Amino acid sequence: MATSSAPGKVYLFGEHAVVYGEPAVPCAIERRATVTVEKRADERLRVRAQDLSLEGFTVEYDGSTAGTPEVDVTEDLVEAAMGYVDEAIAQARDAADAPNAGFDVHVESSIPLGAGLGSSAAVVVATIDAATRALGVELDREEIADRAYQVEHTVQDGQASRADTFCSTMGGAVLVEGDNCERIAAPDLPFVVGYDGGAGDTGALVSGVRSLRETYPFAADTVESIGDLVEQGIDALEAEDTTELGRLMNFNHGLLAALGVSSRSLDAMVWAARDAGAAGAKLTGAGGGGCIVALDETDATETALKYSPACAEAFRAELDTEGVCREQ
Ligand SMILES: Nc1ncnc2c1ncn2[C@@H]1O[C@H](COP(=O)(O)OP(=O)(O)OP(=O)(O)O)[C@@H](O)[C@H]1O
Ligand SMILES: C[C@@](O)(CCO)CC(=O)[O-]
Ligand SMILES: [Mg+2]
Repeated sequence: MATSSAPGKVYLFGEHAVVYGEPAVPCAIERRATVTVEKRADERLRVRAQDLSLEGFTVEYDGSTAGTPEVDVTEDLVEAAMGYVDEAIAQARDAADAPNAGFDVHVESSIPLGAGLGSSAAVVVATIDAATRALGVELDREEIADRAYQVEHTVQDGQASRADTFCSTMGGAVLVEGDNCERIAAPDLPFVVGYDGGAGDTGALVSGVRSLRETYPFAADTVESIGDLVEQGIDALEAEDTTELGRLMNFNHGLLAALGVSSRSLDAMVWAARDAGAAGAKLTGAGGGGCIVALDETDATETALKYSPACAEAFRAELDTEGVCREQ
């Protein structure tokens, strides 16, 4: 049996534009998915995922009947929910050269789903690490990150960057530009997250930006402008200049809104944070609904968000510096 955990993330800068090769800076946060994997004597895969919004369920099936899990919700829902775990297990079987290995998988997570905090990447990274170790193989972090990216790329129909999976594997602040990913030095930033209780459809939002970019020159320019702003953000990060970082986050949110990926509740939370004195605030991740991230050393933003009707949950998020962890 092996247990691994991996963190979620916020984007300080650069989501969406990163899909077109512009630089982005995701930062791992101390909210984790923890996955326990036990090898089975047979070839079946049994997944217990208690924190899914489908009220938690258990699926059990073998590879040959993957389309017919034994559950009482519709197949579509299960497939959508289980795609990441399924593909992560396929990567682990491949890495350990054990194509028929069966597993009991138990997923626990404190990262809200589909909300821009990288829950899918955290689950995938932790599952690959735990499942390979359950088969007696220890992968290095580069391989975990690469295999986790392959999973997101497959499940999201080719629409994924390496950002979430690399960041979840390595921890810390990360600079992603195309296929190049590296950890960068960052001060301990005072992140505050506001969550509207909803979710966005990452695939649909990425497709929306893609078609906007192909149809309207302003949208292509906006994507490039996000890239320029990220370059300035990297300088501000090096200078540990929180005021400038906040200003650039505000610009980044405006540009994301121009690309159509904000929402009424995301905008309302961003303004609640700014009004409370945050250095800056922006949506994080794919948008459409889910989370914003703000910078504030004081408690004012968290308190203001908690009183904002648009916000279901607000919390302080510490920068995670560990990345994937072997718990057992
Ligand atoms: N606790 C969990 N148990 C099992 N699967 C999970 C869990 N958390 C997330 N997932 C998988 O990840 C999917 C959500 O991933 P999605 O990429 O849409 O959002 P996200 O990763 O939370 O946000 P973003 O990619 O915008 O940062 C879920 O539908 C499910 O398949
Ligand atoms: C919208 C996007 O840039 C971030 C989602 O967390 C998509 C991706 O990078 O895969
Ligand atoms: Mg995701």
